[in-house]
Amino acid sequence: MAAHSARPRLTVLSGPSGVGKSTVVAHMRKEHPEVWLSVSATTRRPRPGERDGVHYFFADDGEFDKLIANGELLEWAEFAGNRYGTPREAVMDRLEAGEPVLLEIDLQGARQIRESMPEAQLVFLAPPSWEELVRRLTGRGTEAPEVIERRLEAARTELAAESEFDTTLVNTSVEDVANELLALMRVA
Ligand SMILES: Nc1ncnc2c1ncn2[C@@H]1O[C@H](COP(=O)(O)OP(=O)(O)OP(=O)(O)O)[C@@H](O)[C@H]1O
Ligand SMILES: Nc1nc2c(ncn2[C@@H]2O[C@H](COP(=O)(O)O)[C@@H](O)[C@H]2O)c(=O)[nH]1
Repeated sequence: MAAHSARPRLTVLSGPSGVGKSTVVAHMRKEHPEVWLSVSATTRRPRPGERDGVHYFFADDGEFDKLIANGELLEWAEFAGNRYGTPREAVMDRLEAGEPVLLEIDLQGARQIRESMPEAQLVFLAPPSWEELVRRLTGRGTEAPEVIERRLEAARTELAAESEFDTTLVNTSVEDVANELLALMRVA
């Protein structure tokens, strides 16, 4: 991790599906739009309201294969039946400009970033309880029951890997966690 006094250049936010990563990041960026969040590529179908190039770059399998083959992804992973990856160039451009960069990615991606960019700061977002995680994921209403099952199965693995991260934040209050994340990124 970066030295304590320096601003971490790259921050990775991970945690089980439904814990509230996107909610926390959206809250944080409302107050601090200068925080740059990488837009991932994915083979997942858009949810209602999701826009290409804003929430994700939506790709079919062939397009995603090409991104991998051309080395255009900094990391990528298969998660609950879909592939997700971080476009390399945009992240590198921001880092070269000295701007803080935030990635919101799964455990497999966080592990790849740990390998390739050991100076990155890895933050784990944890739920207040397993029951609350299930409630949030189910209550979001965006996934079919079998997809929720796959995501909860992945969540058990992700929760067991918490100790691999530099810091854990428990998402009880969105506002508190957003402020804690800003402080970790040394933006606020
Ligand atoms: N602190 C909180 N208290 C109560 N509900 C919350 C809190 N944070 C997020 N939620 C709710 O939990 C649900 C899941 O949140 P969100 O979509 O942000 O999770 P996520 O971690 O980004 O999920 P995924 O990894 O699947 O994209 C949403 O309905 C959101 O409104
Ligand atoms: N390894 C990566 N994981 C990513 C990336 N972008 C998002 N994600 C993670 O996927 C799951 C599911 O996301 P959802 O939008 O379908 O709910 C979640 O944990 C995301 O953080 C990425 O580029 N690489």
